[in-house]
Amino acid sequence: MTEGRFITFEGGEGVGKSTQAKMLADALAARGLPVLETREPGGTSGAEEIRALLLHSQGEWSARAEALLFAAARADHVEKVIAPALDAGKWVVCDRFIDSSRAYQGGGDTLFDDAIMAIHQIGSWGLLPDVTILLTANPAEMRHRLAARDGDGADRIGGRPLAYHESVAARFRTLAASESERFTVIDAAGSPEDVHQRILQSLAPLIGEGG
Ligand SMILES: Nc1ncnc2c1ncn2[C@@H]1O[C@H](COP(=O)(O)OP(=O)(O)OP(=O)(O)O)[C@@H](O)[C@H]1O
Ligand SMILES: Cc1cn([C@H]2C[C@H](O)[C@@H](COP(=O)(O)O)O2)c(=O)[nH]c1=O
Repeated sequence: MTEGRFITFEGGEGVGKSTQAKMLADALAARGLPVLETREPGGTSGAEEIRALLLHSQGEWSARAEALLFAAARADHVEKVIAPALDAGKWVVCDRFIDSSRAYQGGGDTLFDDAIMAIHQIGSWGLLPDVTILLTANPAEMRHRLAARDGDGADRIGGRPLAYHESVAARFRTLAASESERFTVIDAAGSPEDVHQRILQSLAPLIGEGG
């Protein structure tokens, strides 16, 4: 059996995570690797139900309660989908994972990051990706992309003020700097193919293509 690999995409709204996750999954499959492409929140029927609640209901939760809901969705996803796929030797490509909880629900203070990681330990055995690709772009510029994609239909979290999304972007950068052995920071500017080539280049050692 081949050894499974876990690759996650992170970043703010509209930076191209879904586009790039699909392009990477296709590129890995084209190399004959067994690939599972999935997303968070979601990936199981139960987690998709929690996604609908979190993103499309009128509910209001404290940051901690919101973090627990995301963690519950993740626990189901990890136990039923991600861990079995890794055990079976698959390359799991996931659009968002634990670092989204740290960046979005995390208040930026160490204690709360510790709390999110403690919840993750209980819910998902503290599973961390082998590689996390952080796509970076200016949140204000991304609003134009999202307006073209979604019109006025932003979800409950995507529709938060620009200042919130700027602080999320800053938290992602802080996480990437402090865990640089796991994170690869990729500039999301340029065409989807340009960004894809940057990602493939950064993953060349993992894929076994030198680089
Ligand atoms: N490099 C790119 N240049 C221009 N447009 C892009 C690029 N990558 C993706 N897009 C377009 O921008 C929009 C957002 O892309 P995508 O859905 O992949 O982003 P995302 O980060 O997954 O978004 P979200 O945070 O909402 O999940 C889509 O309409 C997509 O077709
Ligand atoms: C996993 C996760 C996600 N979020 C937020 C980030 C986005 O606003 C939505 C997901 O929507 P997308 O179109 O699939 O990117 O949920 C979060 O706040 N915390 C998390 O852990």
